[in-house]
Amino acid sequence: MTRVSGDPADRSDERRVRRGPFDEPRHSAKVPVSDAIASLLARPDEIMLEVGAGGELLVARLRAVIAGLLLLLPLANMLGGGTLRGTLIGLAGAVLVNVCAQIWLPLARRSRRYRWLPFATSAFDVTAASAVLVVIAAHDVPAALNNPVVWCGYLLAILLTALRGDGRTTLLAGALVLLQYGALAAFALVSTPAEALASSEHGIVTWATQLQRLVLLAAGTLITAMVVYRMQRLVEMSGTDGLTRLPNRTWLLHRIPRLLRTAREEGGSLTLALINLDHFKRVNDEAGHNVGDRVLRHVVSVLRDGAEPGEWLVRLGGEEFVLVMRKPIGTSWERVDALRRLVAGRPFELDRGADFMRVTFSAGLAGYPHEGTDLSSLLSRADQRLQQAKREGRNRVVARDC
Ligand SMILES: Nc1nc2c(ncn2[C@@H]2O[C@H](COP(=O)(O)OP(=O)(O)OP(=O)(O)O)[C@@H](O)[C@H]2O)c(=O)[nH]1
Repeated sequence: MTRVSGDPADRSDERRVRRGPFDEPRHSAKVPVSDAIASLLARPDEIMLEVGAGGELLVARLRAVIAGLLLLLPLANMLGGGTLRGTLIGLAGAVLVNVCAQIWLPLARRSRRYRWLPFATSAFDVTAASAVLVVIAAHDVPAALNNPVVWCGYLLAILLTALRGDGRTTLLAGALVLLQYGALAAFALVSTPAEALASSEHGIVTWATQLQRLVLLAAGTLITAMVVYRMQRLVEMSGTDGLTRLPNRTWLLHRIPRLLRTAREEGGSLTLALINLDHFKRVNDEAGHNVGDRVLRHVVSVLRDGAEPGEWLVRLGGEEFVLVMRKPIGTSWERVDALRRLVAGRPFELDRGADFMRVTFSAGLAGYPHEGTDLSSLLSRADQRLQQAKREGRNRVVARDC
């Protein structure tokens, strides 16, 4: 790393932000509502999808347990003096819910494979509650519409979507609840004679009480959506480097298996470049740690400018980065070498109008699948080549063993 005289064309790029493949994640504590809505409607990031897949399995197990418990309800109805017809209808419903719960369970074990699964199961949970309500309403409208248990079933269906960590499933479940319950309540209120809307046991069904229930269900949806949003932000932070706002090692560990799997299934190429700044210790020693931090942000900013779609830059730690490219190793070498020239050609401005500091990096490349089939073997091969680049004088990219 050397200091060079000031070049007016080479202004510091630290603050330049470009929307592209190395984009900064949203991190601010103050987030506009439009951003929160956009985030809830977007596909969650890789780590969140993994968390959501675990959540889907948890929901499937919970559903199987709850469905098992539902089998006790017809029994309780019979012991409590209920009619045989009512008991049999309840039993048929409980068996149906159990069968469905058993179908969802094995699918949930491979939920990353079925992208539609969280939406289908969320819709199923809501619709199952509505089906129970319809069956009860066919005999006793107040027992259905003033029933706290089934109404809580709706709330539970909405709350369970939080475990999936995907705002889209929460909004879908909330919208379905409002539609299904709203339609059922409106239909019952319009088509049922006034005397059948009152019951000594369950009270009177009115437009006002039903509207209150709908408002509470909408509030439950909003609160759950906010929980999901906060969860997504926390997970995003855990996968992001605080200094450069780049994805970090945790992000890479979660993302790389999927990238490798896609490359294997589609027969595509994938190359991993291990990038290490040259003589970075000297920057810290000579100009201080704060300047070192600014240099790191400057390099990342330049790399962001040079980024292309299908490339992911990750800060592995210290002054070491990984660039993952969906390209064969030869093309990747050209890309990384172009980035090397870009970084070397844009010196870091120490102080406005003062000296410029030339920053360079060395890199070693490894290609999937010929030189490694997992992150660790690819990183180890790339590191051998990085060390070779350092030995050969730095400021170079090595893609072959000498
Ligand atoms: N300012 C700053 N320095 C860091 C950070 N992380 C690691 N470092 C420093 O990076 C330096 C890395 O030094 P070395 O591993 O000796 O490597 P180098 O000086 O770049 O030498 P070569 O890699 O052989 O070219 C150390 O001084 C670390 O303290 C950081 O987040 N900020």
